[in-house]
Amino acid sequence: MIELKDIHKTFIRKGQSIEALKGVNLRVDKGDIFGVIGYSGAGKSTLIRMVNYLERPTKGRVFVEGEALDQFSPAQLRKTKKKIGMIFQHFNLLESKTVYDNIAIPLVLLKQDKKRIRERVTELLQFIGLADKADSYPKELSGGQKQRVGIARALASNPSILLCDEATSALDPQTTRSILDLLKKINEEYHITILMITHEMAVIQQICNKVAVMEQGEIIEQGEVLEVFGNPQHPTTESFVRTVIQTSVPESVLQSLSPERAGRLFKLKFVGGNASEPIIDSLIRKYGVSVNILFANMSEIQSTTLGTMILQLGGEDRDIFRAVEFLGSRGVEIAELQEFQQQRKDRVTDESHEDRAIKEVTAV
Ligand SMILES: Nc1ncnc2c1ncn2[C@@H]1O[C@H](COP(=O)(O)OP(=O)(O)OP(=O)(O)O)[C@@H](O)[C@H]1O
Repeated sequence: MIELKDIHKTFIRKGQSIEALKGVNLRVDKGDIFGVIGYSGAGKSTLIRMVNYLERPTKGRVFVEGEALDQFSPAQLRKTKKKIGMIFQHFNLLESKTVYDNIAIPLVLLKQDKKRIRERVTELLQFIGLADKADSYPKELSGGQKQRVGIARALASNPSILLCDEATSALDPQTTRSILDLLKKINEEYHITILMITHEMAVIQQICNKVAVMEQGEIIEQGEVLEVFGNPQHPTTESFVRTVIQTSVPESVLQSLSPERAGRLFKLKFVGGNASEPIIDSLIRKYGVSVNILFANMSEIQSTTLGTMILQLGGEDRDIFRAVEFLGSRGVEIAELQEFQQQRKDRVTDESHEDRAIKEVTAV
């Protein structure tokens, strides 16, 4: 439905060229809520503006509903752009016009008759829950209400695609949540495909089914949200995931463990159904290992539970091995925490260096 093929974009500013996009490939399917995340300057805004040709690629092709935008005449391009609505971080409402008139703008530009405009705007005002604000001016509205008006304006001409450029970045967390709920409703009830850019992983977590991570003009990782959150490959993706799901042992817990008595540490990852099974109970009763839960976290992504747990298992190696096998057989991803083992070794090595130094000093 939206396809970007090998998109490059170079800006020239004061004789200097800036490569904002360096060969981006992206495919958004019909019905997706696709999130693009990246730090400031990664190229997200440039990328989203390619889809409605607010920016044109220096190289590469943009396809919307299977058709390449570069083949269109200006009239055909205008027609395709009508299928694409857009909302913005700072809402971009006309301050001198009422809420009603702001929402009506696209319909007036399409030269629709007044009766049709009234019906559509009334319907949209109800959909966004602002029927009583038709005659208000933007300055009389809260940020969340302004974004609702921006959304209604973007939907006025019945688009099949909605582009969201940091649509919740200027809003508080509670308002963000209500706007994201509204976007989800739009996706489900109007079957509108959504492409959104953000720098907040919580936004992706709340409503997206797919995600792409951008860095320095490139997409460094993309896939289903559950897959990317559960198994991030790139360090930048990992750092974004960590902003919403903590998966590492907190330093204070590590500090409190004595290297000699630490037992073996394992990181467990549960997805979906197995998150609610009494697995720990089985470990203790069936395999006779001691279990110390050092850390546990559960998150909900795409209505699926993603759980992470860090366990310290004690007992005979043979029993621990059987317990680990049992966890694997229940669909739990399990890995021994090598970095911790290394940390233990380093600490032990440091101590033996110290011991040796003490011996050497006392021998003098
Ligand atoms: N019109 C322009 N002229 C020159 N350089 C530009 C233009 N638009 C973007 N850039 C440059 O392209 C790079 C990518 O910018 P872009 O705005 O796409 O990133 P971003 O990920 O959206 O960042 P932010 O979240 O800060 O908006 C930056 O180096 C930026 O300075």
